[in-house]
Amino acid sequence: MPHSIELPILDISPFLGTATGKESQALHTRAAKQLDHDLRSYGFAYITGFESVVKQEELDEVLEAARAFFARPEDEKARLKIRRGDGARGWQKIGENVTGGYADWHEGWDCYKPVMKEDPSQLLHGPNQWPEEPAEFRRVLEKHFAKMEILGHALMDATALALSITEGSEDHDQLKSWVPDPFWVARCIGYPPLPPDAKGVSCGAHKDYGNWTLLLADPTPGALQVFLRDPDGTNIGPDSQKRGVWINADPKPGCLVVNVGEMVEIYSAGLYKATLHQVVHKSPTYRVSVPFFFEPNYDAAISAESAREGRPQFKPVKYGDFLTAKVAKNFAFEEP
Ligand SMILES: O=C(O)CCC(=O)C(=O)O
Ligand SMILES: [Fe+2]
Repeated sequence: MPHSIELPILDISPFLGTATGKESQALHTRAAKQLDHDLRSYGFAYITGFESVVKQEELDEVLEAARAFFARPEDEKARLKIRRGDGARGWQKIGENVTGGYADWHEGWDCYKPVMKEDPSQLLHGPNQWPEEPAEFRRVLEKHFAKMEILGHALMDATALALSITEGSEDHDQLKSWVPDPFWVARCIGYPPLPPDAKGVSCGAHKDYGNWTLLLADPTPGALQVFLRDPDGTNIGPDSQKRGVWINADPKPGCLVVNVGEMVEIYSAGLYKATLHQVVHKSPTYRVSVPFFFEPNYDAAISAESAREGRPQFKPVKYGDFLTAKVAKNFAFEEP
């Protein structure tokens, strides 16, 4: 039974350049302090204050487009099936996505930042597979991804400030050098109700891979759950799943749910956790969500900021290699 603790709400408008001068400075500092606290305690938050970038009507339009796509006939969606080779872009029917060895009870359409030189024989380097129907799908989703990229950059600025990394320092340059050309990922996910006899859940417990995830979900409550290792935010041990509680991260009007991924966890050497989360959608509606994963450049070298270097469990990684290894494990391909 999920616990009644709620995720904190963070106003990100100070990082979107809408305030000026001293007022902006003070707001930045306040928001950064709050973020520092929230990321140490939860690794998750709601964000609000992004209307200058994206409006509620636009978010609603994205969810409608995703829902309309999933309502298309199965054989039409199957033409967009993720292909061997690229192994990542396109549609997966229910059960093809695997988390922790169990099939997830959802269907999904996955899209990645387009690459300059497409090579469908190489993992993650094929073309995105856009549906022809619904007709507005591509326009609505591409506009959304561009807006989420803006919010992703703002969250990176907020991360630097939360860690007290000053602009112009080597650490700041390092963090910024990860994201001039972020290899973002986006998914549209459709969740039918979880059958009572399912072995897995709607989306099994996992951590996200990259920098920041920005989650847009329809208003269905009681589906997304976040694992809080210690309800009062203290004494959080690395990867202890034994202590802690699952809390609901239900959608809130005017907010997006955001969380840090493993790259920010490495950068902060574990100060900010990539937190386990899962989806258990049992209510009778068809739930739709559209997470946008704001990731580093494909070839970014990720390591801990200088003050935290050398903690053994946070070894440097090449983001592309890290992602490739993760993606290769995700899919249960049918033999042709
Ligand atoms: O659908 C959701 O609410 C979350 C999905 C998720 O965690 C993911 O795709 O990584
Ligand atoms: Fe996730």
